[in-house]
Amino acid sequence: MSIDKNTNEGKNYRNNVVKSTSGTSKSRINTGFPEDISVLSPMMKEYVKTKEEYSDCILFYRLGDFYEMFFEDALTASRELEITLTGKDCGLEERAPMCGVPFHAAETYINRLIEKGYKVAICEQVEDPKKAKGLVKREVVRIVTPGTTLDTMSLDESKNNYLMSIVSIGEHFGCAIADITTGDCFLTELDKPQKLLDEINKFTPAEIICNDAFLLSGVDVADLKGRLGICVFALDPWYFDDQLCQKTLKEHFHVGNLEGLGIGDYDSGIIASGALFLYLKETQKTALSHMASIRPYSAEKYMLIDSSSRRNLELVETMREKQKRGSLLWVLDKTKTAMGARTLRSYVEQPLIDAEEIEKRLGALEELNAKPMDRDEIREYLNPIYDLERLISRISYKSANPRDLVSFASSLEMLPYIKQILAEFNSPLLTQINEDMDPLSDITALIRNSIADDPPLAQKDGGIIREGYNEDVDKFRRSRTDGKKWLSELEARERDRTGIKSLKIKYNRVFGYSLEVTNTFRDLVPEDYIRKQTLTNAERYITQELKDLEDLILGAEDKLYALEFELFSDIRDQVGAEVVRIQRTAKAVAALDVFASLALVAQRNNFVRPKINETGLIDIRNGRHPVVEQMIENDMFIPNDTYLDNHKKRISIITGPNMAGKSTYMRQTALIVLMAQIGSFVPADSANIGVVDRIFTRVGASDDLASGQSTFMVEMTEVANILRNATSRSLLILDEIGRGTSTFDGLSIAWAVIEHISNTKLCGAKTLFATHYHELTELEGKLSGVNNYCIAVKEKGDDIVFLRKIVKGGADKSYGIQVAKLAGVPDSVIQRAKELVEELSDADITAAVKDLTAPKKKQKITYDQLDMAQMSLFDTVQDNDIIEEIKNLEIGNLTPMEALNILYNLQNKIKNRW
Ligand SMILES: Nc1ncnc2c1ncn2[C@@H]1O[C@H](COP(=O)(O)OP(=O)(O)OP(=O)(O)O)[C@@H](O)[C@H]1O
Repeated sequence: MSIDKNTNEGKNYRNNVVKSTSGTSKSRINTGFPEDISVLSPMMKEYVKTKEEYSDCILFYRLGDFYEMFFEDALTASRELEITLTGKDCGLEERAPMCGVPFHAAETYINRLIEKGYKVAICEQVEDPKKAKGLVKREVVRIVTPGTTLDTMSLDESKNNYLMSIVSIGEHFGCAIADITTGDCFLTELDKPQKLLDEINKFTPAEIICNDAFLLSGVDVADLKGRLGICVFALDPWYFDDQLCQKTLKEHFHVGNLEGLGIGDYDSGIIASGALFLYLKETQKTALSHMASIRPYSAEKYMLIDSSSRRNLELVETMREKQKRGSLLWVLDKTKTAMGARTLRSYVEQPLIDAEEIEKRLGALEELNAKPMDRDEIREYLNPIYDLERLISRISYKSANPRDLVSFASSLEMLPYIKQILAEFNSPLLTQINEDMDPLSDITALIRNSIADDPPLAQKDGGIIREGYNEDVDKFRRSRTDGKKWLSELEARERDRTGIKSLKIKYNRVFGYSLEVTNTFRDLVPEDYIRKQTLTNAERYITQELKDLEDLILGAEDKLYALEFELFSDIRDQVGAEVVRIQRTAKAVAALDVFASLALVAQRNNFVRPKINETGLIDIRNGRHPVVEQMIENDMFIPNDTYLDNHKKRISIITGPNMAGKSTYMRQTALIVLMAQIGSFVPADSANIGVVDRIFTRVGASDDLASGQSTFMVEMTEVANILRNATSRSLLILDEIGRGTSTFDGLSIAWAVIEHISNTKLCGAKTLFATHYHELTELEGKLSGVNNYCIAVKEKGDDIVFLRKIVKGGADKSYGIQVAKLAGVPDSVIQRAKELVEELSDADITAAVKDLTAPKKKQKITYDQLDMAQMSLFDTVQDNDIIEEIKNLEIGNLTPMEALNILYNLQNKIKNRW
């Protein structure tokens, strides 16, 4: 299903709620309904009415042990799910198309449909109070969409399943994000499409609901679907009505005003949140009591990592295989609980920028590693703890079964032990965790006293309630067991009376209890036996006495099961009422799990606690790549130093042959900085890390053929984004900028980029720049802050040996042909390449380099052109501050490259103001 179709259907979503339903006959045609529904059977009439109300959903219509789909839905479902299509006689001459899925397997089928972008409305049988007892009607009990699925089988427990609501108002975006499986909910506001995109990339929601304006805001919606698999539904405008949104939030959170929730200042954020809750109420049809709080969230509190850098650094999954193994998270995640895994993932995706907060996390790790026995004991107690967050959500949804409650209690029973150990810890975060961790002993006691130790899975099968909890339950149970005794007494008596040795009392769901007589003894059957059922080898009978006994026994059983279910529901509601305490405790457990995991990983891998500074110094001694070192056997990873500061060592130009380890080295630096800001120890002998506000990377070729962009276009788009957004507090990792085009253009672009970055007025970010353009080493000494490094190799005859060690100075050769030889390129080709390299003079390149650094007056034409560019910029601009900047630009005093850079930046600035 395409985005357009989704969004168009989304617009009509539940249009009957607010709009007039003038489209009734249209929707009949759309869904393949007959024009005249009066000819339909009563059940089909009921179906058609429901379908009209939920016209944008596939309707799963409960009939007995199946969910059935009809008409257009049946055609879609049979096509998408590859299930058999049959026909249903519904009072028409023609049969209506129909298909169905078994009730017990429905979750899987629903999930497959929503993965493809459909919404599914689940229509269940419910008792109709207006009709006679036992008669049912059907109603839609829930709508399932990608962001609202509760399917435990398909959801990744180590990842949040977010629903994101976006409202685009003028230049601004209001944004609310919720995970209904955990109750997590927060809101924010953003002022640029790029910032919004960064947040979408960070949280990768399963579903976005939005207003129409968002679709026109410049965000590439098709790309969100194609690249990130996000379903986007545009909702009717009424969802975003300011007053309605405020009212919805006040009602949901039971507050008189929104200031009380701490979100009063967020105008568009409130609208996005209001729309989100309206949507949830429409689809979930439950009180959502587990969504007990909403918090403001500020992207500025975290390190900004754009989407391509997230991919390049392989933070939570690898670039190619899209799997966790091989990512940073894979190294760091030794958590014991699902909550801990989700929290760690969010830490990795959102490194901190507040030095004090980072130190607090590092302090917690340090203390845990100072007491390794306690740390490991804590991890033992964490091990059996279930996903409390998702359990409490299921309790609120009333979908938790008796076994879930027992698991819940056994999880809570671990808490006092953990608290006891934590009481001995002093670091601020661990103390805080201990305070937040409520042992919840009252809830454990409630569950343990009421629910049996090993209750059945099905809630209506009895055996849920513990002996001694409720007098009536015990009484019904006794009469049931006594009843069994009465039955066997009756059986023995009848055997004696009739002389039928094989006589047995049997039970069957339809016919109840009966006396079974095999055909051999049929002649001995007495007159007072009434025949009930004929089997192949036997007959079944009933007597008045057996009938009376059956009424007594089955009556007790029915009453017992009903009472047990009632009591269980009540206990589940009592647990659900404690949602706030439980969620706070779950958060504390998750954080503790993360710290214990990070501490253990640090100890096992010889990581060290980094020093954190705010002066901008990055000084890493013997740093290692956290992931590559795991992949290389026998501790063969060669460590390297990194030194960057805000003064003379801002930009490192790194040369060296292919395969030498340039990319590994640069990524390792970025990852060490990032790990430190997560609050993790780092793979190095020592590290002093100046907090960075953003990490940008441009690494390797990441073709984006799907979006129709060439490799070079993707590269330049990323470079443009980096240059526009990097600050003097950022860290840039630039790998072979310009290699995707001709040598001249590539070298010139790389050169200009370094000039731009080294200019502290324009950028000034700390940068690692790997390149095969040896000409760039000319820049050392000419541009402030630029230093050359290379990765050492040793020549051994015709071959090279990689030393993997970074040393001061530039490499003089590229050794491309030697690396090609190593890779197994045929000897004849290697030989020919050697000849060619000798023949090809690199004079052109050298001349070009000379041109770029040549005295300015020799380039008169260029200066004329630059003057014209300055004038034309001046003519287009309206902002006074930019006018001043253009006026003050003394082009004659700059190199052409510098002048071009400044004009380019001014042009961008003007564009951004538009
Ligand atoms: N410090 C190191 N110690 C041990 N092995 C290393 C080290 N650095 C890199 N390697 C190994 O060398 C391989 C090549 O490294 P890398 O991709 O970083 O080289 P490169 O110089 O960027 O190459 P190219 O210029 O072709 O992109 C890595 O896959 C890794 O296995």
